[in-house]
Amino acid sequence: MIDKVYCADVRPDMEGKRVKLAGWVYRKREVGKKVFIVLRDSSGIVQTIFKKELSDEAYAEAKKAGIESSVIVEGTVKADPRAPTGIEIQADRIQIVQNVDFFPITKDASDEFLLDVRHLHLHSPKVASIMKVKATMMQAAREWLLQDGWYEVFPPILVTGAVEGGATLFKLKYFDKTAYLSQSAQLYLEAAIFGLEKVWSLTPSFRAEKSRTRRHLTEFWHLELEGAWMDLWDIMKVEEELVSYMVQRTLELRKGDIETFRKDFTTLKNTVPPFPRISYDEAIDILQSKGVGIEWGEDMGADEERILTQEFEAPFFVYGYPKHIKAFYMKEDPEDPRKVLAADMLAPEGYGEVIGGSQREDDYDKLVQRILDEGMDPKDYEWYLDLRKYGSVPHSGFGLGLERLVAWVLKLDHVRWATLFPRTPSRLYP
Ligand SMILES: NC(=O)C[C@H]([NH3+])C(=O)NS(=O)(=O)OC[C@H]1O[C@@H](n2cnc3c(N)ncnc32)[C@H](O)[C@@H]1O
Ligand SMILES: [Mg+2]
Repeated sequence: MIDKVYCADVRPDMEGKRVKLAGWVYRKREVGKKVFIVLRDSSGIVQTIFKKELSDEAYAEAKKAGIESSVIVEGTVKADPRAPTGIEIQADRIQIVQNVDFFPITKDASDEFLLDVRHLHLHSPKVASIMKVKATMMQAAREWLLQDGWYEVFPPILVTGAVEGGATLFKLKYFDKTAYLSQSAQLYLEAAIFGLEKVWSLTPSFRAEKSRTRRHLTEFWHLELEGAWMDLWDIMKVEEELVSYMVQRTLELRKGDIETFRKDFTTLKNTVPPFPRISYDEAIDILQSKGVGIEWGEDMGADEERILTQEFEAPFFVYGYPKHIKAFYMKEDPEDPRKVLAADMLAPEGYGEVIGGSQREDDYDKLVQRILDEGMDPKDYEWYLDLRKYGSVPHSGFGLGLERLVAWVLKLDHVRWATLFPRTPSRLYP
Protein backbone atom coordinates (compact mmCIF):
# COMPACT_ATOMS: atom_id res chain seq x y z
CA MET A 1 0.00 0.00 0.00
CA ILE A 2 1.43 3.43 -0.89
CA ASP A 3 2.35 5.64 2.08
CA LYS A 4 -0.51 8.09 1.52
CA VAL A 5 -2.60 10.13 3.92
CA TYR A 6 -6.38 10.39 3.72
CA CYS A 7 -8.11 13.62 2.70
CA ALA A 8 -9.93 13.82 6.04
CA ASP A 9 -6.60 13.60 7.90
CA VAL A 10 -5.14 16.72 6.27
CA ARG A 11 -5.75 19.58 8.71
CA PRO A 12 -4.97 23.33 8.75
CA ASP A 13 -2.45 22.79 11.56
CA MET A 14 -0.39 20.73 9.08
CA GLU A 15 0.52 23.95 7.20
CA GLY A 16 3.85 23.57 5.39
CA LYS A 17 3.85 19.76 5.69
CA ARG A 18 4.45 17.69 2.56
CA VAL A 19 1.79 15.03 1.94
CA LYS A 20 0.96 12.34 -0.61
CA LEU A 21 -2.70 11.58 -1.44
CA ALA A 22 -4.27 8.96 -3.67
CA GLY A 23 -7.81 9.05 -4.99
CA TRP A 24 -9.99 10.16 -7.84
CA VAL A 25 -10.59 13.49 -9.58
CA TYR A 26 -13.89 14.64 -8.14
CA ARG A 27 -14.08 18.19 -9.48
CA LYS A 28 -11.76 20.11 -11.80
CA ARG A 29 -11.47 23.67 -13.10
CA GLU A 30 -8.82 25.76 -14.81
CA VAL A 31 -8.23 29.43 -14.06
CA GLY A 32 -5.43 31.15 -15.99
CA LYS A 33 -2.23 29.12 -15.47
CA LYS A 34 -3.72 27.16 -12.57
CA VAL A 35 -5.59 23.87 -12.39
CA PHE A 36 -7.78 23.23 -9.34
CA ILE A 37 -8.54 19.55 -8.72
CA VAL A 38 -10.80 18.47 -5.85
CA LEU A 39 -9.44 15.05 -4.99
CA ARG A 40 -11.79 12.42 -3.52
CA ASP A 41 -10.92 9.36 -1.44
CA SER A 42 -12.96 7.16 0.91
CA SER A 43 -12.61 9.70 3.74
CA GLY A 44 -13.75 12.81 1.87
CA ILE A 45 -12.31 15.51 -0.37
CA VAL A 46 -9.46 17.99 -0.45
CA GLN A 47 -8.65 20.81 -2.86
CA THR A 48 -5.35 20.65 -4.74
CA ILE A 49 -3.92 23.41 -6.90
CA PHE A 50 -1.40 23.00 -9.74
CA LYS A 51 0.37 26.24 -10.65
CA LYS A 52 2.42 26.38 -13.84
CA GLU A 53 5.03 28.47 -12.07
CA LEU A 54 5.42 25.83 -9.29
CA SER A 55 5.80 22.83 -11.60
CA ASP A 56 5.35 23.02 -15.33
CA GLU A 57 5.32 19.23 -15.61
CA ALA A 58 2.69 18.67 -12.91
CA TYR A 59 0.59 21.54 -14.30
CA ALA A 60 0.67 19.98 -17.81
CA GLU A 61 -0.23 16.51 -16.40
CA ALA A 62 -3.04 17.91 -14.23
CA LYS A 63 -4.57 19.54 -17.29
CA LYS A 64 -4.94 16.06 -18.85
CA ALA A 65 -6.71 14.40 -15.87
CA GLY A 66 -10.41 13.80 -16.53
CA ILE A 67 -13.20 13.52 -13.93
CA GLU A 68 -12.91 10.27 -11.90
CA SER A 69 -9.37 9.59 -13.17
CA SER A 70 -7.35 7.78 -10.51
CA VAL A 71 -4.41 9.90 -9.41
CA ILE A 72 -1.60 10.16 -6.87
CA VAL A 73 -0.81 13.74 -5.86
CA GLU A 74 2.02 15.20 -3.76
CA GLY A 75 2.39 18.72 -2.45
CA THR A 76 2.50 21.06 0.53
CA VAL A 77 -0.38 21.79 2.90
CA LYS A 78 -1.61 25.40 3.00
CA ALA A 79 -4.46 26.65 5.18
CA ASP A 80 -7.03 28.43 3.01
CA PRO A 81 -10.49 29.32 4.36
CA ARG A 82 -11.80 29.61 0.80
CA ALA A 83 -11.11 25.89 0.11
CA PRO A 84 -13.96 23.36 0.73
CA THR A 85 -12.22 21.86 3.79
CA GLY A 86 -10.21 24.93 4.86
CA ILE A 87 -6.98 23.62 3.42
CA GLU A 88 -5.42 23.37 -0.02
CA ILE A 89 -2.53 21.27 -1.31
CA GLN A 90 0.03 23.26 -3.32
CA ALA A 91 0.71 20.32 -5.63
CA ASP A 92 4.00 19.83 -7.45
CA ARG A 93 3.64 16.17 -8.49
CA ILE A 94 0.79 14.15 -10.02
CA GLN A 95 0.75 10.59 -11.36
CA ILE A 96 -2.32 9.73 -13.42
CA VAL A 97 -2.87 6.05 -12.58
CA GLN A 98 -5.68 5.71 -15.11
CA ASN A 99 -7.07 8.64 -17.02
CA VAL A 100 -10.82 8.88 -17.72
CA ASP A 101 -11.77 10.86 -20.80
CA PHE A 102 -15.52 10.77 -20.10
CA PHE A 103 -17.22 9.53 -16.93
CA PRO A 104 -20.77 8.47 -17.94
CA ILE A 105 -22.53 9.69 -14.78
CA THR A 106 -23.46 13.35 -15.08
CA LYS A 107 -25.43 15.66 -12.73
CA ASP A 108 -28.72 15.08 -14.55
CA ALA A 109 -28.48 11.26 -14.58
CA SER A 110 -31.88 9.56 -14.01
CA ASP A 111 -32.44 7.04 -11.20
CA GLU A 112 -32.84 4.25 -13.74
CA PHE A 113 -29.55 5.19 -15.43
CA LEU A 114 -27.79 5.31 -12.07
CA LEU A 115 -29.10 1.79 -11.39
CA ASP A 116 -28.00 0.63 -14.86
CA VAL A 117 -24.46 1.80 -14.04
CA ARG A 118 -24.62 1.08 -10.29
CA HIS A 119 -21.07 -0.31 -10.51
CA LEU A 120 -19.91 3.22 -11.44
CA HIS A 121 -22.42 4.96 -9.17
CA LEU A 122 -20.44 3.52 -6.25
CA HIS A 123 -17.82 6.23 -6.96
CA SER A 124 -20.31 8.71 -5.48
CA PRO A 125 -19.49 10.14 -2.02
CA LYS A 126 -23.26 10.14 -1.26
CA VAL A 127 -23.47 6.43 -2.00
CA ALA A 128 -20.33 5.91 0.10
CA SER A 129 -22.05 7.75 2.97
CA ILE A 130 -25.05 5.42 2.77
CA MET A 131 -22.77 2.38 2.89
CA LYS A 132 -20.79 3.83 5.81
CA VAL A 133 -24.02 4.38 7.77
CA LYS A 134 -25.19 0.84 6.95
CA ALA A 135 -21.83 -0.59 8.05
CA THR A 136 -21.89 1.45 11.27
CA MET A 137 -25.42 0.33 12.08
CA MET A 138 -24.31 -3.29 11.82
CA GLN A 139 -21.15 -2.50 13.82
CA ALA A 140 -23.43 -1.10 16.52
CA ALA A 141 -25.73 -4.10 16.32
CA ARG A 142 -22.75 -6.43 16.81
CA GLU A 143 -21.56 -4.38 19.78
CA TRP A 144 -24.97 -4.57 21.45
CA LEU A 145 -25.54 -8.26 20.67
CA LEU A 146 -22.14 -9.19 22.10
CA GLN A 147 -22.63 -7.29 25.36
CA ASP A 148 -26.17 -8.69 25.74
CA GLY A 149 -24.98 -12.29 25.34
CA TRP A 150 -26.27 -13.24 21.89
CA TYR A 151 -24.39 -15.82 19.77
CA GLU A 152 -23.94 -15.23 16.05
CA VAL A 153 -24.81 -18.31 13.98
CA PHE A 154 -24.60 -18.95 10.23
CA PRO A 155 -27.79 -20.57 8.90
CA PRO A 156 -28.22 -22.09 5.44
CA ILE A 157 -29.45 -20.12 2.45
CA LEU A 158 -30.37 -23.22 0.41
CA VAL A 159 -33.52 -24.55 2.07
CA THR A 160 -36.46 -26.85 1.41
CA GLY A 161 -39.48 -24.86 2.57
CA ALA A 162 -41.28 -21.57 3.03
CA VAL A 163 -41.31 -19.51 6.20
CA GLU A 164 -43.28 -16.53 4.93
CA GLY A 165 -45.58 -18.15 2.41
CA GLY A 166 -44.86 -20.15 -0.71
CA ALA A 167 -45.85 -17.36 -3.09
CA THR A 168 -42.58 -15.50 -2.65
CA LEU A 169 -40.15 -18.45 -2.86
CA PHE A 170 -37.35 -18.50 -5.40
CA LYS A 171 -37.07 -22.10 -6.54
CA LEU A 172 -33.90 -23.69 -7.89
CA LYS A 173 -32.73 -27.09 -9.03
CA TYR A 174 -30.58 -28.82 -6.42
CA PHE A 175 -29.06 -31.87 -8.14
CA ASP A 176 -32.05 -34.20 -8.41
CA LYS A 177 -34.08 -32.25 -5.82
CA THR A 178 -35.81 -28.87 -5.51
CA ALA A 179 -34.40 -26.18 -3.25
CA TYR A 180 -35.39 -22.61 -2.45
CA LEU A 181 -33.52 -19.45 -1.52
CA SER A 182 -34.12 -18.66 2.15
CA GLN A 183 -36.89 -16.15 2.93
CA SER A 184 -35.78 -16.00 6.57
CA ALA A 185 -33.31 -17.86 8.79
CA GLN A 186 -35.93 -18.07 11.54
CA LEU A 187 -36.66 -21.81 11.56
CA TYR A 188 -32.93 -22.61 11.77
CA LEU A 189 -32.44 -20.07 14.55
CA GLU A 190 -35.28 -21.78 16.42
CA ALA A 191 -33.28 -25.01 16.23
CA ALA A 192 -30.12 -23.25 17.44
CA ILE A 193 -31.69 -21.99 20.69
CA PHE A 194 -31.64 -25.50 22.21
CA GLY A 195 -27.89 -25.25 22.51
CA LEU A 196 -27.23 -21.50 22.50
CA GLU A 197 -30.52 -20.02 23.84
CA LYS A 198 -29.93 -16.52 22.40
CA VAL A 199 -28.86 -16.51 18.74
CA TRP A 200 -28.70 -14.07 15.88
CA SER A 201 -27.75 -14.08 12.22
CA LEU A 202 -27.29 -11.59 9.40
CA THR A 203 -28.14 -13.28 6.11
CA PRO A 204 -29.46 -12.34 2.69
CA SER A 205 -33.15 -13.20 2.49
CA PHE A 206 -34.98 -13.64 -0.79
CA ARG A 207 -38.58 -12.80 -1.65
CA ALA A 208 -40.04 -13.21 -5.12
CA GLU A 209 -42.18 -10.19 -4.37
CA LYS A 210 -43.89 -8.79 -7.42
CA SER A 211 -44.86 -5.67 -5.49
CA ARG A 212 -42.97 -2.69 -6.91
CA THR A 213 -43.02 -0.51 -3.83
CA ARG A 214 -40.30 1.73 -2.41
CA ARG A 215 -39.75 -0.72 0.43
CA HIS A 216 -39.45 -4.08 -1.28
CA LEU A 217 -36.37 -5.80 -2.65
CA THR A 218 -36.14 -9.37 -3.91
CA GLU A 219 -32.88 -9.76 -1.97
CA PHE A 220 -32.33 -7.94 1.30
CA TRP A 221 -30.12 -8.20 4.38
CA HIS A 222 -31.99 -9.69 7.27
CA LEU A 223 -30.88 -9.34 10.90
CA GLU A 224 -32.71 -12.00 12.86
CA LEU A 225 -32.75 -12.95 16.55
CA GLU A 226 -34.28 -15.90 18.39
CA GLY A 227 -34.44 -16.18 22.18
CA ALA A 228 -35.36 -19.20 24.30
CA TRP A 229 -37.63 -18.63 27.34
CA MET A 230 -38.73 -15.26 25.87
CA ASP A 231 -42.32 -14.21 25.28
CA LEU A 232 -43.55 -11.49 22.94
CA TRP A 233 -43.08 -8.71 25.48
CA ASP A 234 -39.53 -9.86 26.23
CA ILE A 235 -38.54 -9.84 22.56
CA MET A 236 -40.12 -6.41 22.00
CA LYS A 237 -37.84 -5.08 24.75
CA VAL A 238 -34.86 -6.65 22.99
CA GLU A 239 -35.93 -5.06 19.71
CA GLU A 240 -36.25 -1.54 21.12
CA GLU A 241 -32.96 -1.76 23.01
CA LEU A 242 -31.12 -3.07 19.94
CA VAL A 243 -32.63 -0.55 17.50
CA SER A 244 -32.11 2.41 19.84
CA TYR A 245 -28.48 1.42 20.35
CA MET A 246 -27.99 1.07 16.59
CA VAL A 247 -29.50 4.50 15.92
CA GLN A 248 -27.81 6.40 18.79
CA ARG A 249 -24.40 4.84 18.12
CA THR A 250 -24.68 5.66 14.41
CA LEU A 251 -25.71 9.22 15.25
CA GLU A 252 -22.55 9.42 17.38
CA LEU A 253 -20.20 7.96 14.77
CA ARG A 254 -21.76 9.04 11.46
CA LYS A 255 -23.46 12.40 12.16
CA GLY A 256 -21.84 14.05 9.14
CA ASP A 257 -22.94 11.28 6.78
CA ILE A 258 -26.50 11.40 8.14
CA GLU A 259 -26.57 15.20 7.74
CA THR A 260 -25.98 14.67 4.02
CA PHE A 261 -29.50 13.18 3.90
CA ARG A 262 -31.55 14.74 6.67
CA LYS A 263 -31.47 17.99 8.61
CA ASP A 264 -34.07 17.15 11.27
CA PHE A 265 -32.79 14.52 13.74
CA THR A 266 -35.84 14.64 16.04
CA THR A 267 -37.16 11.13 15.33
CA LEU A 268 -33.67 9.67 15.58
CA LYS A 269 -33.08 11.33 18.93
CA ASN A 270 -36.53 10.09 20.04
CA THR A 271 -35.42 6.52 19.28
CA VAL A 272 -34.93 5.52 22.90
CA PRO A 273 -36.80 2.86 24.94
CA PRO A 274 -39.58 2.38 25.69
CA PHE A 275 -41.03 2.73 22.21
CA PRO A 276 -44.78 3.46 22.02
CA ARG A 277 -46.94 0.35 21.79
CA ILE A 278 -50.43 0.17 20.24
CA SER A 279 -52.58 -2.86 19.58
CA TYR A 280 -53.76 -3.81 16.10
CA ASP A 281 -57.28 -2.92 17.30
CA GLU A 282 -56.11 0.58 18.26
CA ALA A 283 -54.30 0.92 14.93
CA ILE A 284 -57.51 0.10 13.05
CA ASP A 285 -59.41 2.64 15.17
CA ILE A 286 -56.83 5.35 14.41
CA LEU A 287 -56.93 4.62 10.68
CA GLN A 288 -60.73 4.58 10.58
CA SER A 289 -60.81 7.87 12.52
CA LYS A 290 -58.61 9.33 9.78
CA GLY A 291 -61.03 8.18 7.11
CA VAL A 292 -59.08 5.15 5.91
CA GLY A 293 -61.42 2.47 4.58
CA ILE A 294 -59.97 -0.48 6.50
CA GLU A 295 -61.93 -3.09 8.48
CA TRP A 296 -60.83 -5.17 11.45
CA GLY A 297 -59.13 -8.32 10.12
CA GLU A 298 -57.55 -6.67 7.09
CA ASP A 299 -53.79 -6.35 6.81
CA MET A 300 -52.20 -2.91 6.85
CA GLY A 301 -50.22 -2.21 3.70
CA ALA A 302 -47.61 0.46 3.03
CA ASP A 303 -50.25 3.18 2.57
CA GLU A 304 -52.06 2.42 5.83
CA GLU A 305 -48.77 2.19 7.71
CA ARG A 306 -47.63 5.51 6.24
CA ILE A 307 -50.77 7.19 7.59
CA LEU A 308 -50.41 5.47 10.96
CA THR A 309 -46.80 6.65 11.33
CA GLN A 310 -48.04 10.26 11.20
CA GLU A 311 -49.25 9.71 14.78
CA PHE A 312 -45.74 9.08 16.09
CA GLU A 313 -42.36 10.83 16.27
CA ALA A 314 -40.37 7.66 16.98
CA PRO A 315 -40.40 3.98 16.03
CA PHE A 316 -43.41 2.21 17.59
CA PHE A 317 -44.91 -1.25 17.92
CA VAL A 318 -48.19 -2.60 16.66
CA TYR A 319 -49.04 -5.86 18.42
CA GLY A 320 -51.82 -8.45 18.51
CA TYR A 321 -52.56 -8.99 14.81
CA PRO A 322 -55.42 -11.21 13.59
CA LYS A 323 -54.26 -14.80 13.19
CA HIS A 324 -55.45 -15.23 9.59
CA ILE A 325 -53.18 -12.48 8.23
CA LYS A 326 -50.05 -13.76 9.97
CA ALA A 327 -47.66 -16.71 9.55
CA PHE A 328 -48.33 -20.31 10.63
CA TYR A 329 -45.59 -20.39 13.27
CA MET A 330 -47.01 -17.55 15.38
CA LYS A 331 -48.49 -18.49 18.77
CA GLU A 332 -52.22 -17.97 19.20
CA ASP A 333 -53.09 -15.38 21.84
CA PRO A 334 -54.46 -17.42 24.77
CA GLU A 335 -56.72 -14.49 25.65
CA ASP A 336 -58.15 -14.10 22.15
CA PRO A 337 -57.93 -17.06 19.69
CA ARG A 338 -58.66 -14.66 16.80
CA LYS A 339 -55.23 -13.12 17.36
CA VAL A 340 -51.55 -14.11 17.50
CA LEU A 341 -48.72 -12.94 19.75
CA ALA A 342 -47.04 -10.94 16.99
CA ALA A 343 -45.65 -7.42 16.85
CA ASP A 344 -44.28 -5.31 14.06
CA MET A 345 -42.03 -2.32 14.64
CA LEU A 346 -42.89 0.62 12.41
CA ALA A 347 -40.52 3.47 11.64
CA PRO A 348 -41.95 7.01 11.66
CA GLU A 349 -41.97 9.57 8.83
CA GLY A 350 -43.94 7.26 6.58
CA TYR A 351 -41.48 4.39 6.46
CA GLY A 352 -43.58 1.76 8.26
CA GLU A 353 -42.55 -1.82 8.96
CA VAL A 354 -38.87 -2.37 9.70
CA ILE A 355 -39.26 -5.41 12.01
CA GLY A 356 -41.59 -8.41 12.00
CA GLY A 357 -41.56 -10.52 15.15
CA SER A 358 -43.60 -12.91 17.23
CA GLN A 359 -43.75 -15.51 19.93
CA ARG A 360 -43.63 -18.94 18.29
CA GLU A 361 -46.12 -21.77 18.73
CA ASP A 362 -44.17 -24.18 20.97
CA ASP A 363 -46.88 -26.86 21.26
CA TYR A 364 -46.50 -29.73 18.75
CA ASP A 365 -50.19 -30.46 18.13
CA LYS A 366 -51.14 -26.79 17.85
CA LEU A 367 -48.34 -26.19 15.36
CA VAL A 368 -49.39 -29.17 13.24
CA GLN A 369 -52.92 -27.78 13.24
CA ARG A 370 -51.69 -24.32 12.20
CA ILE A 371 -49.72 -25.87 9.33
CA LEU A 372 -52.79 -27.79 8.19
CA ASP A 373 -55.01 -24.69 8.58
CA GLU A 374 -52.63 -22.86 6.25
CA GLY A 375 -53.06 -25.61 3.66
CA MET A 376 -49.48 -26.78 4.05
CA ASP A 377 -48.15 -30.31 4.56
CA PRO A 378 -46.70 -31.11 8.01
CA LYS A 379 -44.38 -33.58 6.27
CA ASP A 380 -42.58 -30.60 4.71
CA TYR A 381 -41.88 -29.35 8.23
CA GLU A 382 -40.93 -32.63 9.89
CA TRP A 383 -37.59 -31.40 11.25
CA TYR A 384 -39.15 -28.12 12.38
CA LEU A 385 -41.94 -29.99 14.20
CA ASP A 386 -39.30 -32.14 15.92
CA LEU A 387 -38.25 -28.97 17.75
CA ARG A 388 -41.60 -29.25 19.58
CA LYS A 389 -40.99 -32.88 20.54
CA TYR A 390 -37.63 -32.76 22.26
CA GLY A 391 -37.61 -30.25 25.13
CA SER A 392 -39.74 -27.54 23.54
CA VAL A 393 -39.63 -24.16 25.28
CA PRO A 394 -41.45 -20.85 24.97
CA HIS A 395 -39.44 -18.75 22.55
CA SER A 396 -39.72 -15.61 20.45
CA GLY A 397 -37.80 -13.84 17.73
CA PHE A 398 -37.83 -11.24 15.00
CA GLY A 399 -36.42 -10.16 11.68
CA LEU A 400 -35.14 -6.64 10.99
CA GLY A 401 -34.83 -5.46 7.40
CA LEU A 402 -31.49 -3.66 7.40
CA GLU A 403 -32.10 -1.69 4.21
CA ARG A 404 -35.49 -0.52 5.50
CA LEU A 405 -33.93 0.72 8.74
CA VAL A 406 -31.17 2.54 6.84
CA ALA A 407 -33.75 3.99 4.42
CA TRP A 408 -35.63 5.50 7.36
CA VAL A 409 -32.51 6.79 9.17
CA LEU A 410 -31.34 8.53 5.98
CA LYS A 411 -34.84 9.34 4.66
CA LEU A 412 -34.09 7.63 1.35
CA ASP A 413 -36.91 7.66 -1.18
CA HIS A 414 -36.45 3.95 -1.95
CA VAL A 415 -34.98 1.03 -0.08
CA ARG A 416 -32.91 0.14 -3.17
CA TRP A 417 -30.48 3.01 -2.45
CA ALA A 418 -29.59 1.29 0.83
CA THR A 419 -28.06 -1.76 -0.82
CA LEU A 420 -24.87 -2.09 -2.87
CA PHE A 421 -26.47 -3.75 -5.91
CA PRO A 422 -30.28 -3.63 -5.61
CA ARG A 423 -32.30 -6.62 -6.67
CA THR A 424 -35.92 -5.97 -7.66
CA PRO A 425 -38.33 -7.73 -10.06
CA SER A 426 -36.93 -5.65 -12.93
CA ARG A 427 -33.31 -5.46 -11.83
CA LEU A 428 -30.82 -8.31 -11.74
CA TYR A 429 -27.90 -6.54 -13.45
CA PRO A 430 -25.22 -5.30 -12.71
N1 LIG B 1 -36.98 -14.13 12.29
C1 LIG B 1 -38.22 -13.65 12.08
O1 LIG B 1 -39.11 -13.68 12.91
C2 LIG B 1 -38.47 -12.99 10.74
C3 LIG B 1 -39.72 -13.52 10.07
N2 LIG B 1 -39.59 -14.94 9.68
C4 LIG B 1 -39.91 -12.69 8.80
O2 LIG B 1 -39.27 -12.96 7.79
N3 LIG B 1 -40.78 -11.64 8.97
S1 LIG B 1 -41.08 -10.58 7.79
O3 LIG B 1 -41.51 -11.29 6.61
O4 LIG B 1 -41.95 -9.59 8.35
O5 LIG B 1 -39.68 -9.91 7.43
C5 LIG B 1 -38.96 -9.33 8.48
C6 LIG B 1 -38.48 -7.97 8.06
O6 LIG B 1 -37.71 -8.10 6.87
C7 LIG B 1 -37.91 -6.95 6.05
N4 LIG B 1 -38.40 -7.37 4.75
C8 LIG B 1 -39.30 -8.34 4.51
N5 LIG B 1 -39.52 -8.48 3.18
C9 LIG B 1 -38.71 -7.54 2.59
C10 LIG B 1 -38.47 -7.16 1.24
N6 LIG B 1 -39.08 -7.77 0.21
N7 LIG B 1 -37.59 -6.18 0.99
C11 LIG B 1 -36.95 -5.55 2.01
N8 LIG B 1 -37.12 -5.85 3.34
C12 LIG B 1 -37.99 -6.84 3.59
C13 LIG B 1 -38.90 -6.06 6.75
O7 LIG B 1 -38.20 -5.08 7.49
C14 LIG B 1 -39.60 -7.03 7.67
O8 LIG B 1 -40.14 -6.42 8.83
MG1 LIG C 1 -43.67 -8.55 8.13
